[in-house]
Amino acid sequence: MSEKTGADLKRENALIKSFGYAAQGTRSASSERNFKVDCAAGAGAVLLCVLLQVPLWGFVAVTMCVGIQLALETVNTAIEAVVDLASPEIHPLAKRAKDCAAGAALITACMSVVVGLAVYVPAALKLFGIV
Ligand SMILES: Nc1ncnc2c1ncn2[C@@H]1O[C@H](COP(=O)(O)OP(=O)(O)OP(=O)(O)O)[C@@H](O)[C@H]1O
Repeated sequence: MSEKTGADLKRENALIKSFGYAAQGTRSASSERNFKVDCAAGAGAVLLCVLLQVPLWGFVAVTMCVGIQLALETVNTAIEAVVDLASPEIHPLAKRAKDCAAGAALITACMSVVVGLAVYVPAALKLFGIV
C-alpha cells in the first residue's frame, strides 16, 4: 500500500474542514424561526407516516419533502445574510431578492402539502377500512 503524501493529507484535511463549515452553516440556519417550524412539521409528518403505516414510497416522498424544505430554508437564510451585507439600506432589489428566496420556500411547502395528501389520505382510508 502506498504512503500518503503531504498533499494527500492536506486535501483530506480540507475535505474534513469543509464538512465542519457546512455543519456550522446548518447550525446557524437552524436558529431561524422558520427552520424550527419546518423541523417540527417534518417530525410530525414522519410520525404520521409511522402511525398511518404508509408504504415505503410514501415514507421516501415525505422524507424528501422534509429534506428539500430544510435545505431551502438554509439557502433562504444564506440569501438573507448576503442581502443584509450588500444592502443594509432599503432597496427594491434587496426586497426582490429576499421575497424571491422566501417564495421558493413557499413553493416547496405547497408541494409538500400536495405530497402529504397523496400519501396520507389513501393510507388513512386503508387503515380505517374505508376502501
Ligand atoms: N434591505 C431591504 N430593502 C427592501 N426590503 C427589505 C430589505 N430587507 C428586508 N426587506 C423586506 O422585508 C421582508 C422581511 O425581511 P427580513 O430580513 O426580516 O426577513 P424575514 O422574511 O423576516 O426572514 P426571517 O424571519 O427568516 O428573518 C423581506 O421579505 C423584504 O420584503
